Amino acid sequence: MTAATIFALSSGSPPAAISVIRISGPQAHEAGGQLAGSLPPSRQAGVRSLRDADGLLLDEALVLRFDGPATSTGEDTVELHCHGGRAIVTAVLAALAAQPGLRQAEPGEFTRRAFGNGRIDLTQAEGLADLIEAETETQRRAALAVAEGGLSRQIAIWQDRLLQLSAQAEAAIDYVEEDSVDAYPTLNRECEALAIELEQWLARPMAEPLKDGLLVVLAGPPNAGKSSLLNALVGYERAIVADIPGTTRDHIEVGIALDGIPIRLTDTAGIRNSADVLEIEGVARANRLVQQSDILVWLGEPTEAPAHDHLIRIHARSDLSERASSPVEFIPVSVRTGLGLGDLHTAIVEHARRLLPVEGVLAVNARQAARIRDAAEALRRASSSDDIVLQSEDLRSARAAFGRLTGQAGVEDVLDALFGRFCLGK
Ligand SMILES: Nc1nc2c(ncn2[C@@H]2O[C@H](COP(=O)(O)OP(=O)(O)OP(=O)(O)O)[C@@H](O)[C@H]2O)c(=O)[nH]1
Ligand SMILES: [K+]
Ligand SMILES: [Mg+2]
Repeated sequence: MTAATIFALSSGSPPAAISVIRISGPQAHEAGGQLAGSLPPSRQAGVRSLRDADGLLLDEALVLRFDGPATSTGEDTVELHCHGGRAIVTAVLAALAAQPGLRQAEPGEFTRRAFGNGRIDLTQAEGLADLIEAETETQRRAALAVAEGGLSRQIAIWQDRLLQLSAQAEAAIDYVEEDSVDAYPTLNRECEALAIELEQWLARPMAEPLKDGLLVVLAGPPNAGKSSLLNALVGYERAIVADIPGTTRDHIEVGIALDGIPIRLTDTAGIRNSADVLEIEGVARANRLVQQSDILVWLGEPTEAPAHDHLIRIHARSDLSERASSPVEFIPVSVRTGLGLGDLHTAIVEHARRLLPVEGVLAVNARQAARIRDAAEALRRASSSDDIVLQSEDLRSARAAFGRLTGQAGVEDVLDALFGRFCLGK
């Protein structure tokens, strides 16, 4: 494969203090040299005047050269750290485009080359995509752990164990005779042990709720103070508040971070029987959101709260009325006095922590989980079989599942979807 040499603005859109333009591919050094006159030694920076083909000065830039294959893409690369003006960036990109054999990179193409050249595996590429999209501190830490190869290393350990089991099975086939079925009595047990370990990983909270945010729904009867509470939690007047029951019709979702945890905080229509068509639809939506919610904050009668695994009952507008003691626990809250807002915050965070991956523990995403499940199922079959030929076939399937997990095999379909998530220049 002779790849085209690609280039793109890899930093944010100008104007900015500095703009970084990357060039990667077989002609990267030649192209960078044409622009800069000469390139500094590998992995060193040098100040150069960038000129177009007519010798016109474009910018004074800091130029870095990297020699493949030990680069981020696995190819020769050059980085141009220019002044971040719009016209400068446009002119430098145009001068690169004018060079034969060079073209603008597609979104994610640098990372795709890193994957194609074996610099990173598929899980690391997924981690990178998550890292770039990360908006909260917990998202950043979780994505970084995967991007820097945390999951890859764990998979390598599993692959190694699997390979040994496969080798045992293959060896047993060579010696198999009618009466020596139990030649490798430990094989079944070891297959089961690995299956159990994979199943334990699958039982842990997944990566998605951390990426997408937990759905926290405020629900209860009309005028309970749901919209006021949403506004208090997000810190501005997002929802309309009025002393008229039935004010909120459609639901309102606001993305916030509580202690670094991404939350989709959602206000809903007050739940009651109504003859109004619009209100009926609003209440139906509210009921659906109650069902879908990861955490339900209930503002109605504590004893009348819908059944929910992660339920927080509050007595809103607590400055107006005392609630008689209740057989179930609730938090008195008033947006007027601020009472209980801190306790509510704490309660939401406590529930969220139970729903999210444990800090510092690697979490797998749905795609990765599906492949790990394939491997675990194949290992389960192998563990309960006494036919060494079938066992070795199952172990081969498990290995294939791991191959798809890391992107070593059979993943063309997921590549386009994944690399399409990257921005231009990554
Ligand atoms: N005193 C006091 N009044 C509050 C408090 N919270 C809300 N209110 C008032 O209660 C009324 C209803 O508040 P909303 O936030 O609109 O209630 P809601 O549950 O969203 O109402 P619907 O959308 O109609 O279901 C408004 O007049 C608010 O100003 C509070 O903590 N203390
Ligand atoms: K209201
Ligand atoms: Mg409302």
